[in-house]
Amino acid sequence: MSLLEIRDLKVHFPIKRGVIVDRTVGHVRAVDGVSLAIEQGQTYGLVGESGCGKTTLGRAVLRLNGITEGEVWFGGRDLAGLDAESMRRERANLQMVFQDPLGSLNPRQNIGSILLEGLQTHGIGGPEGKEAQGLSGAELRRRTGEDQRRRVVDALERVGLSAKALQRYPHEFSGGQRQRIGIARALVLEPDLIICDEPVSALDVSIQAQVLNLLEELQEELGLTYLVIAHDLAVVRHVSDVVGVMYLGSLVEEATSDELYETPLHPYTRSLMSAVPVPDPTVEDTRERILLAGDLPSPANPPAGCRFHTRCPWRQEERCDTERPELRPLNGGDASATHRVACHYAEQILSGEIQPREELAERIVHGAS
Ligand SMILES: Nc1ncnc2c1ncn2[C@@H]1O[C@H](COP(=O)(O)OP(=O)(O)OP(=O)(O)O)[C@@H](O)[C@H]1O
Repeated sequence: MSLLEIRDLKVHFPIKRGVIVDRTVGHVRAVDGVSLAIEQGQTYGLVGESGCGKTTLGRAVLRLNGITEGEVWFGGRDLAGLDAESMRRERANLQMVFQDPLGSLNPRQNIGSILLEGLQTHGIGGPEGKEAQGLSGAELRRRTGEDQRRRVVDALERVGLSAKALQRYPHEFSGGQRQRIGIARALVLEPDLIICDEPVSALDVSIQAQVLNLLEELQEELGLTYLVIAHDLAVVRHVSDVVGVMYLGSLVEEATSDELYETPLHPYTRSLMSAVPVPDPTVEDTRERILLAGDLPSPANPPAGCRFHTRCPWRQEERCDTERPELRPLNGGDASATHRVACHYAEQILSGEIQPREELAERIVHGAS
């Protein structure tokens, strides 16, 4: 069963202009109709270049952004419909790990108080129910404090740190250790889902693998579910069961990690793949190179038809310029299909309707002109 299911999510930010009175003159369509599901205990990797709406989608799940339209089903409830107080309570189950560990940890708080904060806000820890009855206020506070400290030390140990970190401050740690503290801050609340927004992009390459391995170990031990947001396909491949590729506010392709890396179908996915450096410099790189024409269009004024048509080496005039392709499952729409793509041309090739034209194949190899 899916732990998280997003249905046709839209997040549009108003663009305001005006000297005395603000007028809304348009909208940035940061997320514009995304549907995806994440199974319990799995990792969903969301990739795409900067500005395609990945962070906005993650923040919308936590309701840190307003939701313009759509549903966010989590553990049987639509988060989009919750009032602020119910959402605040739900947030202990949905945590976020941020890209910049230093920027997201208050420099004036020691690690103990940073980790305790969430427990105190959510009133987690200490005796409950019958056990709490009959205890004096002072005893209840003492036992709660003890239990919360135990939870904090437990979370630190899980990420490879110890109680010695409690009295220290964020600047006393290395980047990798600070990201471990960011992960411990999420873990201490025992969430079901953690949204990791660019969890390693601020770290040295040598440290990145350690943090990614830690996330995987924690998933195995605790049965966590992750949404990992990253612009780097190598990072996403390393950790994800399913990968979704986002372009200008929409998903253009989704598949299991193996399927996507072995048979990328959307030209945008293929261009991202062709930009991933080959790890071994002594191995000749014979992959196709897809260089995209033009810049990423503005999400305030996205192109009509297929959002990608202005940069697409496979563009078929008329259809691609006017008709927006849906994200459709392969295998003739078999509901169990795990590979979905939103591309008229890829669909036609797959259905045998058209043969890839040589000239287009040529343009795929050498880049769109
Ligand atoms: N609060 C906001 N108000 C207006 N526009 C916003 C706001 N937040 C994000 N945007 C815009 O929405 C679009 C998507 O931004 P978002 O940060 O979600 O992309 P991203 O793929 O996560 O990129 P990055 O990797 O650079 O964070 C961008 O054009 C951005 O400028």
